[in-house]
Amino acid sequence: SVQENLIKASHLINMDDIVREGNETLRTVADEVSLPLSDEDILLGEKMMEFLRNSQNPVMAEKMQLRPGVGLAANQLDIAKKIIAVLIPNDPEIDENGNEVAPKEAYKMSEIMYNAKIVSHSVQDAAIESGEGCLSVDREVPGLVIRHARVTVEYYDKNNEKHKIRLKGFPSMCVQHEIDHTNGIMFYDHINEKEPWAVKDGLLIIQ
Ligand SMILES: O=CN(O)C[C@@H](CC1CCCC1)C(=O)N1NCCC[C@H]1C(=O)Nc1ccccn1
Ligand code: NI
Repeated sequence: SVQENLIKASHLINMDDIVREGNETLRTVADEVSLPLSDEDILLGEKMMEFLRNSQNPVMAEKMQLRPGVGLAANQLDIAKKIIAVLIPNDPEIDENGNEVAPKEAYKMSEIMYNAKIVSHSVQDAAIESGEGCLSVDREVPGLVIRHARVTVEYYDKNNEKHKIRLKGFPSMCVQHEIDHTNGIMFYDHINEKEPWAVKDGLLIIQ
């Protein structure tokens, strides 16, 4: 099966494993994974996180020709399961001489989430100032991707522990992008076709 091949110890997920627009799994509502998690679902989550790490490592990204990613959903691997991985780097700090130094914490968010769902959200909407892209979309789709500014998300981690977290800012946008994938929704479904860059009153713009 697709999953068996992806979780082989020797396999590193690469761009060839990521399905593109037109593949019906991108428009499929994925199944919840059964608990307690199977070994193969735990391994798949770990491989997805490994892909994100490699994609953010200049040496590995160049060697493997990876597009940098901060999130990945199993639907993008042609697997209709509610498994997502999120790896959001912290920005480097600037020292007194204006030099970039590594941040104390490398990542703002690093999580493999099983059966993630939004259980509540703000009335206020938000959008990333520059719009969004997607590793499964080989074209630019300009416009503000209108999302909830803040969300409360319930999910299970790889140890079968249940979590309920509140997110805002870029992490909120990222997790919504990934949960959307598990529900067959693409980022451009949230762009206003007539006025892609229209800023409605109250919209929070995220840099
Ligand atoms: O479903 C998951 N995907 O499709 C990968 C996407 C997920 C993000 C899109 C917007 C929110 C989540 C992804 O990571 N990208 N989209 C295409 C190429 C660039 C890359 C990206 O935004 N990188 C990035 C952003 C900020 C800081 C560092 N790197
Ligand atoms: Ni995507």
